[in-house]
Amino acid sequence: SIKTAEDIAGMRIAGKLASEVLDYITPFVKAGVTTGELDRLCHEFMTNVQDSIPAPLNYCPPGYTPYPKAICTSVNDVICHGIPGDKVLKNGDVVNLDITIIKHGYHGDTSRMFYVGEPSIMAKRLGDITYECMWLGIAKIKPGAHLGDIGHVIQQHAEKAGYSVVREFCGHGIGKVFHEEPQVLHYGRPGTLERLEAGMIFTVEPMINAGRRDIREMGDGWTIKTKDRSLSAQWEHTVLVTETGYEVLTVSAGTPPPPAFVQQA
Ligand SMILES: CCc1ccsc1-c1ccc(O)c(O)c1
Ligand SMILES: [Mn+2]
Ligand SMILES: [Mn+2]
Ligand SMILES: [Mn+2]
Repeated sequence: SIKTAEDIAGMRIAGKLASEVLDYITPFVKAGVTTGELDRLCHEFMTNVQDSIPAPLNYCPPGYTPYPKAICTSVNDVICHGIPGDKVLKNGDVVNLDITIIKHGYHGDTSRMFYVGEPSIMAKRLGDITYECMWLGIAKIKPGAHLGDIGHVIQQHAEKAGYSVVREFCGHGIGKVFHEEPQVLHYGRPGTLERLEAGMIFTVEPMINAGRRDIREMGDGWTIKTKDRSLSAQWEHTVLVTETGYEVLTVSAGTPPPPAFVQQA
């Protein structure tokens, strides 16, 4: 849907709040903490400090069972939808924390990679290339561009690095609804699919595997892992299409800066 000025104002607030949850949780992501503790900390912050609502809690797309926690914690070979629990983070683990909050009916959806202690060179490189993939995709956003331009630039950057792009999950339109049109694929051909228009809001959230692109669903009905058990990384921003280009909405004091290649507007 093309957002009104009121929608955009609401989405700026929701995006900032979602980003501030990631700022808040950053110092807690250390060896010895459990993913369940990170979930509890984020949930309490949303409820008691932000007066926001965790969108994942009891979220239930058709065919799923209700998601039981407030955030997603995806460690190492988990691609996405990792459920917080008793898993104790240890030195060398890489973990994506994915936050979606609802404020005044609007959704803010963002995720970052966190490195517990010292990551391996391989893990850090995968995280960095994935961050570049997200930003290369974002940098393509302007009225008249095509969704295929976003997917193509992400896919070529990942595959040039020897990595693969997960196909089964994609970015999505977002607003008063968590997931709406359009689907934002992280692979594709330039000049194809829907043309972008000012007022569109969607996420760019590439999942990149160090090994092959194949996925495996775990028995808990949610967790997705790489079939070959290679590492997987993901970064996510919620982005508004503006008259002149784009505006990242999921920004706050602690948001990492874009890579150097992103022209500072
Ligand atoms: C728990 C959230 C959830 C459940 C089924 S898909 C999904 C999810 C998780 C992270 C996301 O960024 C997203 O857009 C959807
Ligand atoms: Mn992972
Ligand atoms: Mn997300
Ligand atoms: Mn999302």
